[in-house]
Amino acid sequence: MTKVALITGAAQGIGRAIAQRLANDGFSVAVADRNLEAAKQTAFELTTDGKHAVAMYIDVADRDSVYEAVQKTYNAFDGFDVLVNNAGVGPTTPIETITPEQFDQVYHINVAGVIWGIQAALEQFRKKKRINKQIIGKIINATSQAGVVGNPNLLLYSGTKFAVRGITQVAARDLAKEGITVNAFAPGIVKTPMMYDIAHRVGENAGKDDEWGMQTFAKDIALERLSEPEEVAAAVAFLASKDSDYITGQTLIVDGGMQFH
Ligand SMILES: NC(=O)C1=CN([C@@H]2O[C@H](COP(=O)(O)OP(=O)(O)OC[C@H]3O[C@@H](n4cnc5c(N)ncnc54)[C@H](O)[C@@H]3O)[C@@H](O)[C@H]2O)C=CC1
Ligand SMILES: CC(=O)C(C)=O
Repeated sequence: MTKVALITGAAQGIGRAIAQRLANDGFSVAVADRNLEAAKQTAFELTTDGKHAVAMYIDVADRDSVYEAVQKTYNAFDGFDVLVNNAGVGPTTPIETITPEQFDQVYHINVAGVIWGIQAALEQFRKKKRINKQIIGKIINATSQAGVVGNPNLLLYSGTKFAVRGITQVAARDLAKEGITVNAFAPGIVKTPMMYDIAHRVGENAGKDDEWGMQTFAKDIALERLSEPEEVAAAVAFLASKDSDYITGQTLIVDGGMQFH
């Protein structure tokens, strides 16, 4: 039977590449984003290409919205197998500038959004019949190389991405006995709107241009180049596939050799 995956933050960047890759691998995909118009465009391109895709609104910071999107995905494709908790925000936050409002916003999206996703997916997975020790569901969370080693200027963001790795390990331990794997992927410096935005802000503070900002982040990459979103999507496709059935609680670092753990 065709497998079903929901990808959050799939209107652009890494999420969009994941939706495209999983659709190419034969999944029916729900392209979920708070930017519904852009999500519709991604889904439209996939369906025009003969793939199974639907677009839907989601705000991952809102628990009800996450449950609704997961249920909608099940209703659309009559199944639910993989959740990719990809949506995230990445503000630069010099320590003295952080406000309670900004803390709430970033933690609600990057951390609470992952927890609501795990809860909502679990509700669907538990409806499935499990034979022997078969894997019946997979949850894949977006962390970052900045969630492996603290990055300058990214106090709030790095903190949330460390939290995602912790949540991934705990959920993996708690849910293994039910046949659910929970893993994370940790991209490096990927050419997406988020990364260009961060590079712009870093460059601006230093009186330099966006390209200088990107290269500043890129200088510690062993493979000496920035990442394409498709390279991250390839790792997520592995974590979503049967080939990774015996892997849980892990963070797959896809950063061209920035952090070695
Ligand atoms: N671009 C990079 O270099 C890296 C990105 N990452 C992580 O990968 C994930 C994807 O990042 P990018 O594609 O670069 O970001 P992006 O900013 O280009 O795209 C993020 C998408 O998430 C959506 N989104 C944001 N908040 C949302 C919410 N509350 N509910 C639903 N959708 C929401 C946005 O509308 C957007 O479509 C993020 O979790 C990010 O932290 C991790 C390491 C590096
Ligand atoms: C945005 C991000 O995750 C970085 C710089 O690693």
